[in-house]
Formats: sequence, C-alpha cells, structure tokens
Amino acid sequence: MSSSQGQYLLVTIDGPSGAGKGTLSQLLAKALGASLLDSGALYRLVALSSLKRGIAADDVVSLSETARQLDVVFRPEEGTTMLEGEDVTQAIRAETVSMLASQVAALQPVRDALLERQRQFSKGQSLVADGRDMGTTVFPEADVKFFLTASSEARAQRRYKQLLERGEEVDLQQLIADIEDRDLRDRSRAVSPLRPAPDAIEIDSTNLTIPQVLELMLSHASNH
Ligand SMILES: Nc1ncnc2c1ncn2[C@@H]1O[C@H](COP(=O)(O)OP(=O)(O)O)[C@@H](O)[C@H]1O
Ligand SMILES: Nc1ccn([C@@H]2O[C@H](COP(=O)(O)OP(=O)(O)O)[C@@H](O)[C@H]2O)c(=O)n1
Repeated sequence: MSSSQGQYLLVTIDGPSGAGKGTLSQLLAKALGASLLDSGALYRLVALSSLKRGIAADDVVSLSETARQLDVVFRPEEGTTMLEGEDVTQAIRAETVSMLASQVAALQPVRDALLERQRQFSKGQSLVADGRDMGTTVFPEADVKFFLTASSEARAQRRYKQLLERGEEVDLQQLIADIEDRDLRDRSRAVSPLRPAPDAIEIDSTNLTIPQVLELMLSHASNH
C-alpha cells in the first residue's frame, strides 16, 4: 500500500458528529495497516484539561497555552488516552466535554496550537485521520479524502444508543439539540469550518451499515 507520491498512504475522514468517523477510521486503519489520528480527542483533551484547571471557556490565552502544552499519550493497542498520566479515555467522551470541545475548537489560537502536533502523525507512517478539517486544513495533500455524513436524526439516535451502552444518562431531545448546536458551530465558525474539501468523496451513511461504508471506503483507498 502506498500513495502515488510516496511510500505512505494518507486518508482523511471528516464529517459531523455521529456520522461514523471514529468507527470507520479505526476499521479502515486496521484494514490498511495504517496508524490513526483522532483529532477530535485533542480538542476534547483541551476541554477536559481546562475544566480541571478551572480555565474559563473564553480565556483564549490560557486555553491556547493548555493546547500547546498538552501532555497526552495515545495507546492504540489498549485503546486508551492518557492525560498527564491519568487514563481519561471515558472522561473525554462525556457530553459536557463534547460541548466545551466544540467551543474551544472555534478559537483560532487553540487550532494553531494543535496544528503541528497533528501533522506529525503523518510522518513516517500511513495514516487515517478523523476530524472536521483533516482534508481541508491539516492534510490538504491527503491521497484519499472522505466526507462522511448522515441525517441529524440518525446521528442523534446512534449517539443516544452509544451513550446508553456506556451507562451515561441522556435525554434524546437534549441530545438532538446538542448535536444540532455543535453542527451549527462547527459549520459556521470562521476558522477551519466543517465542510468537504473540493476533492473529497462524500458518503451519506444514513441508510448504510458499517460494513457497507467500510467496503466503499476500501474500494476508493485501494486505487492508491
Ligand atoms: N452506518 C452506521 N450505521 C449504524 N450505526 C453506525 C453507523 N456508523 C456508525 N454507527 C454507530 O454510531 C455511533 C457513533 O459513531 P462514531 O464512529 O463515534 O461517530 P463520529 O466519530 O462521526 O462521531 C457508534 O456507536 C457507531 O457504532
Ligand atoms: N479536526 C477537528 C476535530 C474535532 N473538532 C471539534 O471537536 C469536537 C469533538 O470532536 P469529535 O470528533 O471527538 O466529536 P464527535 O464527532 O465524536 O462527536 C467537535 O464538535 C469539533 O468542534 C474540530 O473542530 N476539528
């Protein structure tokens, strides 16, 4: 497996919350023997870290400093994320952290602070990168770009089921409102808004199973 330009393949998957990016990027990375970048986890870590430190959501200087100094270790074999030596795998997925993550992600200095860290993931290895601006801002040179979507009802239902399985108490109506809120903020922000790259392959997963989406993605990736 290699790209037309080099030894390593670079695949990006962008799209709104609950479209299946995390699930598909894991499956695709495994199938391609590539590493994984969950860029959303970085914004979630900044949010969690700022909550722990009592930093206000509008304190741009402290937030970007937090982003720059983030002491994070991803352990892909175990599927865990460590922040300052503490296992925060579950903590960063809480709904409160999701909401704050999308607020801090709208701040240019926070995005700037995380940019180089993200680009490092593609050095010396094949990569599947999951996020909102992977194909537009972070890796515009990617070999294959996907924009994965689904209806907001389908995405909220999926998230609802996922949170219930994790034992988190959630209200479906509140969840739909939160997802729509987050979508709007991600799509309308001035910096790196959520939108498909001009050369992205758009996949609507509303009526597709996970294996069907994977098969589609693999058929595109295998051309490289
Ligand atoms: N095509 C699909 N059909 C049904 N459920 C799906 C599909 N894709 C993903 N899911 C489920 O939806 C939930 C959210 O998926 P996830 O990969 O976390 O989305 P994202 O990373 O885009 O927010 C997960 O529980 C996942 O198993
Ligand atoms: N590349 C990225 C990834 C995430 N984000 C932000 O971080 C938040 C959490 O991202 P995520 O991918 O973990 O969220 P879900 O799609 O899993 O809900 C999103 O709502 C975005 O606001 C971003 O701005 N840019």
